[in-house]
Amino acid sequence: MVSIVAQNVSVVFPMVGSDVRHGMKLKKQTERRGTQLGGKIILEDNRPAGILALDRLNLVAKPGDRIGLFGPNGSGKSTALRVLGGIYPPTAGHIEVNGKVSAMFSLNLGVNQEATGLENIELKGILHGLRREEIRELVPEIVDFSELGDYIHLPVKTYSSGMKMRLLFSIASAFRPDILLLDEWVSTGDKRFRRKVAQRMETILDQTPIVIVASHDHRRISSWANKIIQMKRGHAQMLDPVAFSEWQAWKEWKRGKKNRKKKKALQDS
Ligand SMILES: Nc1ncnc2c1ncn2[C@@H]1O[C@H](COP(=O)(O)OP(=O)(O)OP(=O)(O)O)[C@@H](O)[C@H]1O
Repeated sequence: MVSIVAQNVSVVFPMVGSDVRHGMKLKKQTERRGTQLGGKIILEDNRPAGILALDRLNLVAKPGDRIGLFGPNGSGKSTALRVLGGIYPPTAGHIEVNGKVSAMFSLNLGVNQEATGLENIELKGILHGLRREEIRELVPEIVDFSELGDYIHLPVKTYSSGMKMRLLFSIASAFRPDILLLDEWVSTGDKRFRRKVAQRMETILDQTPIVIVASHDHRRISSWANKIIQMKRGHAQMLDPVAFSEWQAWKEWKRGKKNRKKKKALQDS
């Protein structure tokens, strides 16, 4: 059965060389401002030695799970996705993955700028663990979806950034994974292409057994996810989706109330 199980998974980014010098300044600022952003800074002999980006993540994902990772900047969402996708090794803990994983972010990874669009399709396919015949079968669909026409035969370095994203999205979305990891909802290209992307993403989100999305968009997370993980300073907490929606609605109402009060005070003055 398709699944991901993470047990006490932590990720520490060590600070070395000049990082440590800059880290000293950062620590002083952090203390002064009392900010709660980012993973905990690990100190050794009062010197910053690393950042605890992910702190003992426990997760069990099964088919049908739609998991939303939510939290402020630096809370560990991207790190969690990258460690689950095998991009970062865990510093501690254990991850067991059953199924083909597609991390639909860092799409530039593994792209050869000198190679043509077609050659990059093959390169990416190999990186995804597909056989050459499987890749060849997907080529027409990828080329057609990208609408790159004759540019598919030119080196990728000649593409505009939008053209490159068209190619990379067309490739990434053609490989049908068992487990899909997304860092924010994908949207790329010009207006017409964005509509195509949205339609394709809807199908993929429907058909993929396990999907994990990190996002700041609490409304979308509320309406889509059946499991919600709130990240805070590297620490993950499972939230009840109904309680999450109510909490977000209350926060919005409070923000609205504050704004209305400000507006009234301005009108009265
Ligand atoms: N390559 C890196 N080297 C050192 N520290 C890193 C690195 N990547 C992330 N961090 C640190 O790890 C912590 C978690 O970062 P991460 O990118 O996972 O957060 P995030 O929740 O995805 O943030 P955002 O919403 O801003 O994208 C932060 O404190 C960040 O400073």
